Amino acid sequence: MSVLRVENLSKRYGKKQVLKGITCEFHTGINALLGPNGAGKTTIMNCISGVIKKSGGSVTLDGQDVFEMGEKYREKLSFQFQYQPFYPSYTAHEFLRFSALLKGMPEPLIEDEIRRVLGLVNLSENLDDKIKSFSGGMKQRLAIAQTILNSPEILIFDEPSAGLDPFEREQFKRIMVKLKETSIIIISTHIVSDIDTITDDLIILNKGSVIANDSPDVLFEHIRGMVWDIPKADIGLLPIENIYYEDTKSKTISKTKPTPNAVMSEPTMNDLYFCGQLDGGVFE
Ligand SMILES: Nc1ncnc2c1ncn2[C@@H]1O[C@H](COP(=O)(O)OP(=O)(O)OP(=O)(O)O)[C@@H](O)[C@H]1O
Repeated sequence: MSVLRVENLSKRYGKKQVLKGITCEFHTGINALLGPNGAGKTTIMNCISGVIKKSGGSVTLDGQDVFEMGEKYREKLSFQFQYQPFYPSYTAHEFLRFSALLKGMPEPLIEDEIRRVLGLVNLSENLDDKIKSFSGGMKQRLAIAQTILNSPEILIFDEPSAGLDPFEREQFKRIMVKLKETSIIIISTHIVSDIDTITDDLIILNKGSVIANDSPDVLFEHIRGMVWDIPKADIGLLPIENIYYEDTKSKTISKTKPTPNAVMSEPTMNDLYFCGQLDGGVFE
């Protein structure tokens, strides 16, 4: 099992401190970076992959500084950007062939690998179609195919489900589950349902800091006994900002029974996300 370790990572833009000493680990398996807009997810991934320069801290892969590893590290890593650029006049085949050559894949393996990844994202029939004819969801799936081409050891996805319909989201999850045995997969999202059933580890972020980093089961233990379903009759008894919604339920987090008819509830991934956005250190 490999470990990508981030220690005391900081990033500043002028006077603005965007990452405030991030320490966390990404293991072989699925690691979800979960946080609201602006929490710092993209910035962490950009720093890890060397797209932008960190202001401080270190990133190591199995104990080796990744920036000292240079080319060796870059060969192991593949990054799907939030807004993936394409050459619109290329076909899917031409685009993936170009990507495979850039990744340094041996020629005899390229054609089979292109067909394999296109099959995984259900684009086999579009092999020779120009990218400019693709829908947003098809482009997103092509970006996923490009990222997993040549089965890299470290796979980074920045909000990969944007533009995917519910069926394609499920398909994406199935692909991730297949790859997680051999790769460190990092997925950033603010949509809990993208990762709730598949993630091995969570890194919950808020305002440039890590609020929690552990397996969902360990984190559930931290908040067990604090999650409450609030019946309709009691909703008016709580400040509106303390309530969040899951399916048909209204919920709140509280160390004590918050309203007379509140019912204690089993923690879910949604509850973890909400706890990550509260002031007051629920996970400590
Ligand atoms: N080039 C930049 N210059 C100044 N501030 C920046 C720059 N890039 C990002 N930021 C700021 O850094 C913070 C974190 O942004 P980042 O994109 O990492 O968040 P995020 O969690 O990925 O958000 P989202 O879910 O919206 O993609 C935000 O406050 C953002 O405005």
